[in-house]
This record gives sequence, C-alpha cells and structure tokens, in this order.
Amino acid sequence: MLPNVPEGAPVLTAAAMRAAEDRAIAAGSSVAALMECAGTGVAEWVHRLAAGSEVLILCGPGNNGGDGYVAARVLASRGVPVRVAALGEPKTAAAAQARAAWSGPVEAFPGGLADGDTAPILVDAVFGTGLTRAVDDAVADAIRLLAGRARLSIAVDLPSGAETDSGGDFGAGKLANFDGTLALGALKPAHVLQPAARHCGAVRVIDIGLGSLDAVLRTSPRPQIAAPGPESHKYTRGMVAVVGGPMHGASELAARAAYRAGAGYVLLLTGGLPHPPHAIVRQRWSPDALADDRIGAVVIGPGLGRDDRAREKLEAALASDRPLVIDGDALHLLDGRLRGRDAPTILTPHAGEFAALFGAGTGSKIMQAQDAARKSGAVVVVKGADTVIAAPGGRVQVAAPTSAWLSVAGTGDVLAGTIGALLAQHVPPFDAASAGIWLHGAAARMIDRCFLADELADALPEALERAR
Ligand SMILES: NC(=O)C1=CN([C@@H]2O[C@H](COP(=O)(O)OP(=O)(O)OC[C@H]3O[C@@H](n4cnc5c(N)ncnc54)[C@H](OP(=O)(O)O)[C@@H]3O)[C@@H](O)[C@H]2O)[C@@H](O)CC1
Ligand SMILES: [K+]
Repeated sequence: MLPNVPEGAPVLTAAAMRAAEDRAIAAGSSVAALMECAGTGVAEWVHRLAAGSEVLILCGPGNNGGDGYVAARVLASRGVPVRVAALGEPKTAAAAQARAAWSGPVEAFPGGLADGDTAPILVDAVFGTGLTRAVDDAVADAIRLLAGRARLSIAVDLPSGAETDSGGDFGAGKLANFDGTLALGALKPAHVLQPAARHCGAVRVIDIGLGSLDAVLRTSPRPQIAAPGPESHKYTRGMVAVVGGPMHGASELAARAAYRAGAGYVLLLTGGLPHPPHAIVRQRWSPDALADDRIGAVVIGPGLGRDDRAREKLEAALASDRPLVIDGDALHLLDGRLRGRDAPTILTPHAGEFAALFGAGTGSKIMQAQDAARKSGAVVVVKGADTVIAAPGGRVQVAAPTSAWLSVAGTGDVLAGTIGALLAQHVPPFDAASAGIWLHGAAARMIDRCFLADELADALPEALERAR
C-alpha cells in the first residue's frame, strides 16, 4: 500500500511558493504560463480518472480559480463533458484571462448548487494558497455537500478552506473530504499536517515548471538500510539496552521491536523472570548497567514508571555517554535535564507529552518542533497522525500519514525500540528517527487492520525488506 503523499518531497509554505513563482517569472515565465501548466496538469489527471463522466469544476476568484478555468477548457477540448460554476468574477489578471478563454457557460456558486446538484466528478478550484480568512458557511457547506455526493472529488492544490502553512481549517470544521488532491508545483504543509491532511485523500504533485525547489522541510524519504554482510556479528548489528520499570509489557515491546528492526543484541534491564522471546537478554538494573561499551543505544521510558527509582535510572542514562531514545514516562521526568548532554539524544513525545515538556507553543507543529529541538539540543519527534521530526540545526521532516490503526496502546513503545535499533547501528540521530518512523509507518500500512502492538513489532522485518 502506497503512502498518501510522495516520499522525500519538498514541502513549501505559501510564501516559499510565491518566491518560487517569482523566480520562475524572473527567468522568463509568467503567472499565465504557470497557470496554463497547472490547469493542463489538473486536466490530464481528471481526464484519466473521469473516464468520460461529466465533470463539475468550482472556480474561486483568485488564481486557484484560474487553474480551474484552464482545466475546464483543456478537458472540453478533449471531449470531456464539463460544467463550470464560479464564486464571483476573477480578481487577478491571469484568472480573468483564463476565464475569458473558457467559452462555455458559467453557473453561479453556491447558487443553485447549494442543493447538491453535482456531477459524478467534482473538482474544487475555489481557494488555494491565497486563502487568508475563514470561508463563508454557505460556501464551505456547498463544497462539502457537492464533494460528498460526487463519485470522485479532487481538490486543486488544496482542499478549499485548508490553511496552507499550519494545516488548520479555515472552514470551521466544514472541510470537505476529497479522494485526491493535486498539489501544484510542490507539497504544502497542509498536505501533511492535521487536520487538513486527512481531507486531502491521495496527494500527487503536478510539475508546473518551477524548476528545482530547495526546501528546509521535506516529507520523510524511504530509508536505505543495508542487510547484514559476511563480516557482521551481533555487536556490529547494534546492541540496544532497554531500561524497564514496573510496566513490563511496554519495555518488552520496545525490546522486541529493537530485534525486529535489525538490532543484533537486545538487553532488557528489568530483572523479570526469563520468558519468551528468549533472545532478549534480561538483567536486573544496577547503577553501572549501562557501562558496557558495546551498548550502542539506550531506550528509556516505556514502562519506566515515574517514581524515585525511575528518576534514578533516568539520571544514570543521562549521565552515560550512550546515545539515548527518551520516551513515555522518562519524558515526564526530564524537566530540562538534557542541557550539557553531548551524546545523541532523541525525544519521542506525543502531543500531550510535548506540551508538558515545552509548553503550549505558537505557530505550526513544524515550527514548534524546530523550536523544541533548538532549545533541547535533541532530535525531537512529535508523534501523531502528522509526525514531525526536527533536529537542533533546523533540519525538519514530516512523515507521510500512515494507518489510523496505529492509534492503540503499545505502538509508541514499538517506535522507541525501532529507533533504538537504528541508533545502535550508528545511524545519525535525525536519520535514525526518520528511518524508524518510516519502518513503523510502513509496518502499520502493511497490516492496515486492527492489530496488537506485538503484531506491529512482528511486521517490522517485512518493512525492513522494503527499505533495502
Ligand atoms: N504559486 C504558484 O507558483 C502558482 C499558483 N497557482 C495557483 O494560485 C493559487 C493561489 O492563488 P491566489 O494567491 O490568487 O489565491 P487563491 O487561493 O486563489 O484565493 C485567493 C482569492 O480568494 C479571495 N479570498 C480569500 N479568502 C477568501 C474568503 N474567505 N472568502 C472569499 N474570498 C476569499 C481573495 O480575494 P480577497 O478578497 O482576499 O481580495 C482572492 O481573490 C494556488 O493555490 C494555485 O492554485 C497557479 O495558478 C500557478 C502557479
Ligand atoms: K482548491
């Protein structure tokens, strides 16, 4: 099953898109030429998907609407039955030119369409990156109704009402659900950040001739993880120590996941009685338990508890020079103790843990994650339906949305163990976090039905095969 957004792709804010557009224009292009490319690209996709069915295109007053008029003209020239409905007259020169080149009738929108008089294929070209304020209820309601009634609904650039840079909803909870979104020139944050991302359906990028795009933010790429070679032994494949606590299941899951993600040796520091899987080496915790030089990464947090003993273990882990994955309970015990730590550190909070650690921030999830990474000096993974990975130097990625079945107890423990396995193999911390999230997401997508976290861990080897 493919991810819903392209992997390793640049993600541009509205301002960065405008800058790219300006560069293209300075190099000899024009808004009209870019719009022609965009509208033609949209028409090509719609033509393929419509298979002869009637298409209704909703056009807004800006250049998103202009793309819609171009698409309508191109589709009609290819014999596809097209209706156009517009929210007022075009306000930009390029959109007015595209409107003038459309020779068919233009219905009023919402107008009569507010009753749901749609076509089998609905194309939303009402608002794109230029939306700066809330959409009228009547407009948002009509788009939602029409998209819901269509057999196939496609958004041009963005679902109208999505806030480009934050992934927020200018439609006051009324964003329509689309089967697909055709991102023009590049992905925008709203294609990967919630709540907007879940309304996009499958996102595909249309090349509109902006040339190569340099972006700080990218979607996570598919990692390349080498299989063991003839020289490999259990320690070169990475030794992971999982520091456990009173909730044994969580640390067991992290340990199991570390093996399943390719670690050569997994040590579980709990002191519980031996039980399957016997490959996990179990030892009692002692203050010098992490002194073994062969330990390549320590995972601490899953099932750790929050009592004095847990604090003591966390102190020892922080004081060691081992690369660390800090998750779950350990995040609650941190209180700014990372300062001065030189060894690689990865924090994996979910939204609640993130807010408890760094406070209620402002700006998009991306900006907040970058800020937290800068302040803590750690790689910060803000988990959720739109997992963001940020490094202290500013590097940032958003993981492709994956299976919603991940929303179950234990999957965070599996992620911590997975990242630990990669970190123990000396993968740099940002890349270890990115690859771990990719493997975790790919395993979930492969199962894509109700599962236990144990089964997710057991699906990691197959995900690993897809990352060769
Ligand atoms: N960048 C590129 O390289 C290329 C970009 N292209 C395309 O351009 C799109 C961006 O176009 P854009 O900037 O004209 O804005 P757009 O999204 O059409 O909407 C703004 C319009 O809506 C209005 N308006 C705003 N809010 C409103 C509200 N709540 N309720 C009602 N009206 C509202 C606002 O008018 P205002 O009232 O604010 O003056 C304005 O008229 C982009 O997504 C892509 O599709 C391609 O054509 C070519 C290359
Ligand atoms: K749109």
